[in-house]
Amino acid sequence: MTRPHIKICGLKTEGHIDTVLARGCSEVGFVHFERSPRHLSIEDMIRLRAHVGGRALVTVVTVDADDEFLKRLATRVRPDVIQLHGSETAARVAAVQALTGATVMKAIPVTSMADLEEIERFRPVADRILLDARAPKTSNIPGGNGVSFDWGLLDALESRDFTLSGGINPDTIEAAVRRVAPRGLDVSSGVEREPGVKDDGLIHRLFDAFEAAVEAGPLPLHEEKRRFA
Ligand SMILES: O=C(O)c1ccccc1NCC(=O)[C@H](O)[C@H](O)COP(=O)(O)O
Repeated sequence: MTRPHIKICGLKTEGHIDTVLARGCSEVGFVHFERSPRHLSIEDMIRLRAHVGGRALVTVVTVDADDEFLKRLATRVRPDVIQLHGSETAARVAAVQALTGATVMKAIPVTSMADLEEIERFRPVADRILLDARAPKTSNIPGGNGVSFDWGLLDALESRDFTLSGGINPDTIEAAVRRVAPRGLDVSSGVEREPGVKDDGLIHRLFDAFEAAVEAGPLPLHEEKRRFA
């Protein structure tokens, strides 16, 4: 089993950035979406990006952003990765890549097998694919909702070349690592004490559970069925 890399998303403070990096996080995510409790301005992101200082990849999450904003983001914040978390088409993904020169990660909301067909649509144009739970109808933000989808659906995929997100927390990360075994894991509200407020204790619990799961290795099939059916 390859050790998945971890992205902690929705970080807003230097202190929490230092905590996750000290625990081996290799990608930090900043959210630019005004309705989100994790929203950061361009100025905030410039400051925090400087604080990261090359210790991890910096990803900025956007939702159906326009060209003018994306150009400003690329020149001023210079993120390594731009995450497209709206209803961007494959053509739009290619256009964002050409416009910004950044690595582009497309988020695909998953509820059913049919949604997994979207992977084939985006794979040729997106540098990375993130599979996330679809936002509940009661939520006004498309991500960071702390809900999972049925990870059993992913058994049908041949490739593990995706980042898994949605509802990963200190209690669910074992199944994410040992049952799904994706290339990357993305966590946001699972390490928050309230929406938009990260918690050092939860961050440590998450990484402790992650290390234990990696150490334990993949689950034998009979055990997998018994524990995570
Ligand atoms: O986190 C947000 O507030 C957010 C707002 C708008 C679009 C996307 C957003 N988050 C995207 C992420 O990459 C989250 O990490 C992902 O949805 C998982 O969230 P969670 O279930 O809370 O771990």
